Amino acid sequence: MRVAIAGAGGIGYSYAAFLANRGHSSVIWSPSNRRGEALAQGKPLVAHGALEGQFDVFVATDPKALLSGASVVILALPAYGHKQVIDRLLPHLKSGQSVIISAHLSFSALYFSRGLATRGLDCPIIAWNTTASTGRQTGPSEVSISLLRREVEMAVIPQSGMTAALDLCTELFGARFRPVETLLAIDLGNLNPTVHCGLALFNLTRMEKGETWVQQDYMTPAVCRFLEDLDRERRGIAAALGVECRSVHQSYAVPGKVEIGPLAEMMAEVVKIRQSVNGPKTLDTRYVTEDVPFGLTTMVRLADMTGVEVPLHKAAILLFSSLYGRDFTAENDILPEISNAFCALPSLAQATANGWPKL
Ligand SMILES: NC(=O)C1=CN([C@@H]2O[C@H](COP(=O)(O)OP(=O)(O)OC[C@H]3O[C@@H](n4cnc5c(N)ncnc54)[C@H](OP(=O)(O)O)[C@@H]3O)[C@@H](O)[C@H]2O)C=CC1
Ligand SMILES: CC(C)(CO)C(=O)C(=O)O
Repeated sequence: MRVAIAGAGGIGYSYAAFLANRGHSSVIWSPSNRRGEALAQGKPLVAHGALEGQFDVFVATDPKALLSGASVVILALPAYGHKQVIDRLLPHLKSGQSVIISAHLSFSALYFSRGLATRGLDCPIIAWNTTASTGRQTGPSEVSISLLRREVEMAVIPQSGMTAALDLCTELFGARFRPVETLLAIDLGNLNPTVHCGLALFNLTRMEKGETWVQQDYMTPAVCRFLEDLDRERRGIAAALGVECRSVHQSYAVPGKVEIGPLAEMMAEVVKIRQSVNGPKTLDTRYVTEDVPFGLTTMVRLADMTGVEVPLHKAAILLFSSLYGRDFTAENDILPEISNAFCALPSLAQATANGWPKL
């Protein structure tokens, strides 16, 4: 299958390798055209780590070329680029092409759905709570893949498209997908904002000074206690919305290897079986610039709608805004665009199930 990948970073490269390894052909697009040049010149993409090999990848220089002939387009870039990239893709999409957002955050699927409705297009939008693999771009034509995930949660709008969406994801990336009922569960089930909030907040000066640090080593007992408290708030929102969502503990559990227990004890086992990942070496990291405005801020929006108290989420946004000298709540450019869906819980439930109403 021909797969278009919007985003040429750690995940874009890692998916191009993953898909090629499974016999699909992928075409990648760097929105600024700053990346992918070596691949466009014919160099193979070299993958190391959980997947090893050299793979051919096509490179598109604009969204029209990216989407031409593709059955599916995957958004593989941080949420702060979603609005811009969705706006650039929309004019070139055709009904029947599927969209996958990985990882989904801040209801960008609803923003996409609003754009499709305006154009009168029917494209299923599949949202994943995380990524099928984890990776870092290590060179112009190199990617280091630390993990192929065992399980990824997925939802689709409209919900009626689940069987076809599950078949598509499985054909592309193998049997690793767990359907959940609604997009709400996907948004609440993205654990990056929770985990990265603790990691970035308590290692901020390491990042600021450009130190090299293995992030798993800094999931210390104190940081883990903070993460457990933050996670309790997230699950409180989910419970108020009647949405099932896994705890941070469940997300790190590995049958027979990492049993559910206090998070700090689990992390001590996780480091033994997972390839280590370095934490950010700069303040300019998506752990903050994506996860605070698009992750924590969205949680607070849902908490306010449901009347759930989330003091740690609110405090974290304030702390990061002060530390960075900018107002992170104002940086989310998706929620203001889809505010109609957030006027009441029934309209949010309706939009997340069926998509944006066509005019
Ligand atoms: N990497 C990982 O292991 C994991 C990643 N994720 C999530 O997956 C998503 C992708 O992550 P990853 O690939 O690592 O991120 P990267 O930072 O490596 O993504 C870089 C890509 O995003 C594009 N981009 C950045 N800013 C903008 C913008 N403002 N407008 C348009 N495009 C932009 C870049 O464009 P250009 O090419 O023009 O520079 C580049 O193509 C994120 O949401 C992340 O949180 C989740 C779990 C694990
Ligand atoms: C490294 C990892 C898997 C955990 O922080 C990640 O989620 C990311 O890079 O966003």
